[in-house]
This record gives sequence, structure tokens and C-alpha cells, in this order.
Amino acid sequence: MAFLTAIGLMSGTSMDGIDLAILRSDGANVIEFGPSMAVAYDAAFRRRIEASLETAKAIVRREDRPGDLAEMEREITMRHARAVSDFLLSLPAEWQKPDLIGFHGQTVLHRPHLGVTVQLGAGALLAHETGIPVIYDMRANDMAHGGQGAPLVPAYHAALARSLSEPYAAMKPAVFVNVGGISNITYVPDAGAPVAFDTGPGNTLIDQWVSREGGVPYDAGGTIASEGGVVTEVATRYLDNPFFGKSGPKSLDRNDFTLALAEGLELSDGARTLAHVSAEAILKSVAHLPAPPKLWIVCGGGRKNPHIVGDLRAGAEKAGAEVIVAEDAGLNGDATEAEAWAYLAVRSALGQPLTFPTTTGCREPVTGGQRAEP
Ligand SMILES: Nc1ncnc2c1ncn2[C@@H]1O[C@H](COP(=O)(O)OP(=O)(O)OP(=O)(O)O)[C@@H](O)[C@H]1O
Ligand SMILES: CC(=O)N[C@H]1[C@@H]2OC[C@@H](O2)[C@@H](O)[C@@H]1O[C@H](C)C(=O)O
Repeated sequence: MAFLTAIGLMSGTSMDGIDLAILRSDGANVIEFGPSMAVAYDAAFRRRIEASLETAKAIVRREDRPGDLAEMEREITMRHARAVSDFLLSLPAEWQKPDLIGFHGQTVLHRPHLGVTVQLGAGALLAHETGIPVIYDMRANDMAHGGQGAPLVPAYHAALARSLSEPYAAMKPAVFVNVGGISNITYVPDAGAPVAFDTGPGNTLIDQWVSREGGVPYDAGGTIASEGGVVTEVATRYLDNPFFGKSGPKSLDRNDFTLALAEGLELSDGARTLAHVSAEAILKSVAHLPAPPKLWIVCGGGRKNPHIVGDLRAGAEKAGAEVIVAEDAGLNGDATEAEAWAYLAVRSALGQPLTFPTTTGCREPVTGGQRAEP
């Protein structure tokens, strides 16, 4: 069977670092999973990326690089190059010769209504530094075809759904939820393209809250939230946002939701309330799916916050559905997005669609990504 071996690189909206994964795929299924790795950004660099989100608000055309954004793009790319080099050194011999790298870059601006999405990441520089062909800028072609430019992970979630074994294979329909900085959902029908959209804030508000009020980057294990309670009026104000009433396709910029509605809360009540908002936002998405799911598979860092998963489970169980985390289904929930970018790179190299009218609103299924040779 013809397949390609690809490394996927994801630096997500949580801005916590670079996730790397390697796999072999024929463009339809994953033939073999390889190892994965994470490289954390230091606090100072994370703050520089946060500052870049502000600088990026001045971008009009997506190639604009106001302020220090050109320098940041180079620095982000060089950090990815070093991460790839360390990853390759750690890999067993059979994974040493990847055909491709799928490079997400760092999103600094996402304005789907204006047709602009900007990921800092210089594909040609990464190809030069690593000696490996790089597929990058995978969101742009979708937008050029009328799509939101996000989410892109649904094609991969659909492939994972096809590979589920019992008892989960029988629990249909299944949805994958990626609880990253922002959360997104993929509904996988028996036949045809997946249905997907961003569902709301995942961890980003919790991270910003505990960082500002508690001086820690995230609420590890939900311990801060465990000391507090849900402040219903605040949760309700967040959930009254018209975004939740809209059906998909829809996607979010990291800054579309802010801490403004949580001001004045005590640290632990804020962390607990925002975790509740994350879970409820995901549950609200059921109204916009073709049918209520029977199985929820939770990926992304938010699956490690027991309040998000617990509230999601409580809501899903009322509707007769089961909630599991990726590992319950034999998947690697930390590596899912990096794996997705490896998988999408293979599909791009084979000219296959990355997105569908039902996942991003593009006019027809479209491929995407630019290719840079070393
Ligand atoms: N042990 C933990 N306990 C609670 N939360 C955690 C834990 N580990 C990670 N997280 C949360 O997960 C976040 C990172 O998640 P992830 O890597 O899925 O996000 P991302 O890829 O940056 O986001 P996106 O999917 O939006 O691009 C962290 O910022 C933190 O909020
Ligand atoms: C523009 C952008 O980078 N969006 C991210 C973000 O983080 C989660 C959510 O919002 C999702 O739409 C997307 O990433 C995932 C990996 C995606 O495209 O599928």
C-alpha cells in the first residue's frame, strides 16, 4: 500500500508550546502511529506571542507583518526547526526518513468574516533548516473558497472515528471534541463528510484567569476550580452570547471571548465558572448537529480538567450519551492535533480535500497548503 510518512507540528491557541507527532498515512487512514513529543514555550516567549496577537490586529492583508511580527515569524519557525531536530534525534531508525512536515504555525489573527487568517510560520525557512519538504499555510485555500479557514482537524477526526474498535465503534453517531484554547466539535456520520464547527472557549479563558489572578499558566488538574463554585449569573451571561445560537460553519478568534464578564469573581469561583462555561458551550452545540451524539470523545488539554469533563459528562448522560477521553479509545489526546497536521500534510501532498462545505462552509471540498522544498 502506498503511504507517506509525515511529521505534524502544532502550536495552538493556548500558546503553551509545540506539539510534534509522526505517522504514516495513505491519505484516507492512518497506517501506523509513531512517537510524539511536546516542547513547552518558556513564559517569556509565551508573553511575546501574546503581544503578537495585539500587534496582529493592525494586519489588513494577510501577508502584512507589522511591528516585530516578521522577527517573531522567524523566531517561531526556528523554534519549530530545533524541535524537529530534537524529535528526529529521539526517533527510532524506522521513523528517521519522513517525506513531509505539516506545519501549522502560530495563529495571531483569525477574522473569517473578513476572509483573513494569519499563521506565523515560514515554510521555506523550515524546509531549508530541516531538509524536509514542508506543507504549510493550510487554512488559506479554504478561505479563498468561501470557508471559515477553521476547523481543519475534522478530516482527521473522521479517519479516527473509522478506526474505533468495540464497544465504541457501535456507539453512533460519535463526536470528537477538541478542548484546546478554543474548542471544536466533529460529528462523524455513517457516510459522507463530517459536520464540524468551533464551539466556544475551551481553556483560553481559564488560562488567562488563573494566570492573571493566580500567577500560574493553567489550572492543573482543575485543583483551583475544585475550591470554588459555579457562579450561575456569570456563566449565563457568557452563554447568552449570540455565537452559541448560530449554526455552523463558524469559527473563533482567541480574543472573541474575554474575561470581561468574569471580573470581580474570586479566583477559584472564576476558574470553576469558566470550566462550566467551556462544558456548557460544547453541550449547546448539540442543537446544531444533524442528530444527538451517542458517544463523545474528548481530545486536547481540556480533557485533563475534571470540571470540564465532569460537566460535559453530566450533560451528555442526561441525553443518554457516553463521554470518554481519547485514551479510553486507545488514542493519544495530547498528540491529536499534531497528528492531524501530519495527516493533512499527506492529504495535501496527494491533492485530497482538507475541508468540506459541512466543516468550514467552503463552496466545495478543497485541498490546501503550500509546499516548500528544502
Ligand atoms: N494537567 C492539566 N490540567 C488541566 N488543564 C490542562 C492540563 N494540561 C493542559 N491543560 C490545558 O490544556 C491547554 C493546552 O491544550 P491544547 O494543547 O489542546 O491546546 P492548543 O493546541 O494550544 O489549542 P487549540 O486546539 O485551540 O489550537 C493548556 O493551556 C491548559 O489550559
Ligand atoms: C484559526 C485557528 O488557528 N483556529 C484554531 C483554534 O484552536 C481551536 C479552534 O480555534 C480551531 O478552529 C483551530 O484549530 C484547530 C486545530 C483546527 O483547525 O481544527
